[in-house]
Amino acid sequence: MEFTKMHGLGNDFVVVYGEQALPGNASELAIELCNRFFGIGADGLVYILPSDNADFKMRIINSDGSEAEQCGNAIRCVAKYVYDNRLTDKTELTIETLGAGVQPVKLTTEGGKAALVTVDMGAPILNGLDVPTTIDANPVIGHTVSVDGRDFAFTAVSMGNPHCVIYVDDAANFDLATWGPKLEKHPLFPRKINVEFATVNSRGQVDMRVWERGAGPTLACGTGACATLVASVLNGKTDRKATISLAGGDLFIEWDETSNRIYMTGPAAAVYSGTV
Ligand SMILES: N[C@@H](CCC[C@H](N)C(=O)O)C(=O)O
Repeated sequence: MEFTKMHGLGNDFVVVYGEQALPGNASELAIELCNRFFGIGADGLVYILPSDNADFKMRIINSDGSEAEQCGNAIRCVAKYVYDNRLTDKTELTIETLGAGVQPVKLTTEGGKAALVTVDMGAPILNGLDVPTTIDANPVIGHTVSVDGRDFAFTAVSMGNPHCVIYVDDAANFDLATWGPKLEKHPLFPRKINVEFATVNSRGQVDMRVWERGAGPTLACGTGACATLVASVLNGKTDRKATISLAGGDLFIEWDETSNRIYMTGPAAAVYSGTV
């Protein structure tokens, strides 16, 4: 099986192209290949597949074998893969996702290769039951989730996949390993949840660290950065355009007031290709 190791700000993937459909053992393959000690090592396994209604289709399996509806960093990697490997010559293309529909993507290029990628991530879903949470409110802002005697106020946002954004004093040094897994699996979140811990430094910049559903702590999360911007606007903390600074680098997120759509801009990188 041929693969390319790619990443978006250190959120890394084993990317596979050339299959016609997701293989039946994709979940087992993801667990095996994403293992950092006995496999290639990655946060997820990504398939680039043919699509009936877009230029390409993406499927992403987390390192624990669960499938995610969408992945912001992976979709930028997919765009770079198809452009750099001459599978398309379009710098504006569409990519179908499992849970966030068909997403338009624009590339800037340098030396014939994709550099920055902007993805139209669509409109955020704010209805609590649709995120999903068990809370019947729209939007879910400042609700409390209690774990091990500690209360966290959170804002719930779906970008196709579910997120809960929590404001803390120092996101960069927050104890992700203790609180992340407990929040991810809390009964308030029926499909589990990606957890973002955020510190707002100005109306245009937010530090964020993430505990991802199905993958644990990752260096970056594109959908999580979008959810953080949306939560920060809803909570009156930032403008509609802000830099979200992650452990692996910065993403630039804009929530367009007229269209209600979120635009995410950031890099994607190919590290090496191999056969396993
Ligand atoms: N890293 C991703 C999100 C990947 C999926 C996530 N773990 C989930 O299960 O929803 C991103 O960049 O958006």
